[in-house]
Amino acid sequence: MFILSHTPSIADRFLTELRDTSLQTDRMRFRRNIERVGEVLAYEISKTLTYRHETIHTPLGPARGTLLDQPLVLATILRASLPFHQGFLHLFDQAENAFVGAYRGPHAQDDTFQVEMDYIASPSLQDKTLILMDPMLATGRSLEKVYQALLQFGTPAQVHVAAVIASPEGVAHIQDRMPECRLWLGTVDSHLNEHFYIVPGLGDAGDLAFGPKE
Ligand SMILES: O=P(O)(O)OC[C@H]1O[C@H](OP(=O)(O)OP(=O)(O)O)[C@H](O)[C@@H]1O
Ligand SMILES: O=c1cc[nH]c(=O)[nH]1
Ligand SMILES: [Mg+2]
Repeated sequence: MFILSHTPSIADRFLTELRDTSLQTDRMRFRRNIERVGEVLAYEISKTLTYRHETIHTPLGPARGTLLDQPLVLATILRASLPFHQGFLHLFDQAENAFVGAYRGPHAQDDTFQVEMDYIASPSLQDKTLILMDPMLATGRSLEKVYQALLQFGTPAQVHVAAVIASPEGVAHIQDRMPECRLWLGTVDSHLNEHFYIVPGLGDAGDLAFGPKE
């Protein structure tokens, strides 16, 4: 498991701004900071991928070029993950993409919730490297449900799961239910509250990025 905040860097400022209520009213800044954490995590993941060398030609002669040698699929969970996805696309600009519409439904009386899923579009995942992302890893149920649904498109060779803020409960859930996945996190917070929100977290990432939904 990789945790970005374990090494002090400028990315800590992005995380700080994301949490700060005095800055959260600026939706553009909120989305851009999610995107920036995506860019940094994409770079960290890129260090683990496979590259091939090819001779290319500069105006002054041949040079050794280095190219990504792994087919990538970036998979994202609507809505909150759209800016995170964009950050990954800035680095992995030739990747294929999958989108899944999923959201946490209303709380039942026993205070559980169902993850509703109503849209899925994906290329084949067979033997590819799947990077599944969602900025908030709270209970982990959304990511697990989406991952299980994506497997109908084939068995990936490698799976990376990325999140901006995770809870310890969410991390444990993914490690238990999706042990083949490697986790890439901005940071891990204290706990989940009674509504399954991450504390201190940042609030509702989808609403902060795009406004409230009915
Ligand atoms: O780990 P979990 O407990 O499943 O919670 C995390 C999910 O909750 C948020 O989405 P939400 O349901 O708020 O939808 P939204 O993106 O439309 O706001 C978030 O983006 C994750 O998808
Ligand atoms: O803390 C949380 C949990 C789920 N979804 C969010 O946007 N925030
Ligand atoms: Mg939301």
